[in-house]
Amino acid sequence: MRHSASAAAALAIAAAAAALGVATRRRRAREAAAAEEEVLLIIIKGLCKATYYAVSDAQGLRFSERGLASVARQRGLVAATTTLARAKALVAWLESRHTPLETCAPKRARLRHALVRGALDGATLRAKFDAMQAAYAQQPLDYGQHSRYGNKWRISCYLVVLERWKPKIQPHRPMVDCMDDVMRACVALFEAWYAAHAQPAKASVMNCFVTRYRPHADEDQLEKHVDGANVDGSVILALPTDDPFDGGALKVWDDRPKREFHYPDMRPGDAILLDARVWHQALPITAGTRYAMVLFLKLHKQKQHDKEHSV
Ligand SMILES: O=C(O)CCC(=O)C(=O)O
Ligand SMILES: [Fe+2]
Repeated sequence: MRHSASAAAALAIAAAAAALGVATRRRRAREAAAAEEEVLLIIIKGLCKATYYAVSDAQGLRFSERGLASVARQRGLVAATTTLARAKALVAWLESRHTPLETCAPKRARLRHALVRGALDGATLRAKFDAMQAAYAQQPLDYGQHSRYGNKWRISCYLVVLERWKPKIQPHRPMVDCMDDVMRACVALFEAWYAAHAQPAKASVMNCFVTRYRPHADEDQLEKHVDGANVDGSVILALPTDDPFDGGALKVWDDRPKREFHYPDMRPGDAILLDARVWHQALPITAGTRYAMVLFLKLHKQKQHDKEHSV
């Protein structure tokens, strides 16, 4: 009797634990979906203001489910039935049509880059600025004279280094401590964009660094380049400065036929997302100091990633 009572109690505990496990998994899935929706809304805001107003709630911070459902219906995106699925379908639809003038005019080719305004909170980045500046150390690197950076690159400070550069660079611990959360937010942003723009994939960081441009020879710009044959995607995040700069626009070559896109007015928290091998350039600054965080990403397509991580 005592035995079966304790067995029943054990079963009840196991059932409660399992229910708790299911509840925790559900809560995590809901939180992950909410975080992804938040990023998708920011991307929609960058792609088309009119659509953003139609699909966001009164505060402009979340989707209005009714607004989103109605816009999705108008656009013929009827296969998607959840907020997240509708949001992804809408980003893909807008990307297939958007022009840099935000006119939402029909477009044939899908762009392979995106500017996401306010991707990260500018005020949070500004609050980190002093710590980031104190953490910054020049880590000179010889990439070889034929590389995009040449053999005189000495204006970056590294958070992640996978490539076997010589001399070997180690991540600079103070910069990692200060900016790791910003780097992770950039990864999440890229994954959300890529899922909407191409396919779901997990991204891992191959290299990540903060670059400080100053108006001197070899420190003021980065010439036209692609980020490397094995880089699947990149993020360039505009950071604050205490020394406002002139110049430093980002130029991207994209579309078919090729067009030049000019981004002269990036504010802290704005990000450019690049698909693999999209040509781009950081134009020279002529005064002040410009900081940017750059990530080179490896993508693990969802199926492959699930396989790798299943036990
Ligand atoms: O700093 C920038 O704006 C661009 C940087 C970049 O493209 C790179 O470091 O590969
Ligand atoms: Fe680059």
